[in-house]
Amino acid sequence: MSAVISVKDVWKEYDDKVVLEQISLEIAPRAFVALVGPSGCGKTTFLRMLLSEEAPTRGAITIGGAPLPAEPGADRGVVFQRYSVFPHLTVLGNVVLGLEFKDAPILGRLFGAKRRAAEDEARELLAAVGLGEAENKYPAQLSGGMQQRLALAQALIAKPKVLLLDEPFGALDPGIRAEIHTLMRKLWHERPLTVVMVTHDLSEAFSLGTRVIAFERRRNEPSDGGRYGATITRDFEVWPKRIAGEPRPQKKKLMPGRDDPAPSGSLRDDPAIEGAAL
Ligand SMILES: Nc1ncnc2c1ncn2[C@@H]1O[C@H](COP(=O)(O)OP(=O)(O)OP(=O)(O)O)[C@@H](O)[C@H]1O
Repeated sequence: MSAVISVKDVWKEYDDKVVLEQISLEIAPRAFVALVGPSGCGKTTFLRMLLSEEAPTRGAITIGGAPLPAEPGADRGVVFQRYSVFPHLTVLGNVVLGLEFKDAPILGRLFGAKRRAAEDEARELLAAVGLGEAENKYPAQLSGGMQQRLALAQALIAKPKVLLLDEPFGALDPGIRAEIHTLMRKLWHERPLTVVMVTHDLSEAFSLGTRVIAFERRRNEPSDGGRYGATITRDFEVWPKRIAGEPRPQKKKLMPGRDDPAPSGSLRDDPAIEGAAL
């Protein structure tokens, strides 16, 4: 199956500072890619390139075989750790807005029957994310977990092919985070979505991701003066699980010779992938 997202030898530099170098990556349809790495290694920058908020300095990114559009669009939804939703709009208004951006990009408003249809669709999605009772509330009246449920609904209403998540659950308490993980898994199972999620949490990465990718700098000395960017140093297939009796696939070691600590954290709690090859 051809990749949804194809990244070919991408570099990103700001002035003379190299942030990312030689990033090549093929992401299969329906993959849930978790992107991990030390703070400042360029994870968000990479996500912003997938969103078309930043352009690569060198290299090419294609989506569905075509060059990435120059502007963010309805084909790619995004949720950030905070501030993904509009505080002055109700819960329902925030989700309808996702459709308005898609269907009325110039006016940014839908009217009459189209608006009513958009509201019905938004209500259905709000029910699916557990916010069926909250449509008239404003974001400030919601807990952090509810706000992120709303942000997911807002991102998903336009039926994006690709969902980009930048530490979407990083600010939530552990209990709330576990609940929203369950929701995230459900949303991803039910929709034809390819997900790329940046996270600091390895256990979250291996619990949700079908594939976990690590970015790291090859060299990171102050004296290097920003001449080395981060690149992909680990690429773990978490799922589909290995079929009993088949040889364990080799881990892709992109930087042989380095220390290679096993990742901590549990695998997805889906029994179907118990025993996934790490
Ligand atoms: N617009 C910009 N101009 C100059 N430098 C930038 C710009 N955006 C990001 N950077 C630099 O790129 C580097 C990578 O930043 P980025 O936010 O992508 O890292 P990150 O891995 O997401 O970090 P964190 O995990 O802390 O969120 C940082 O050194 C940052 O200062």
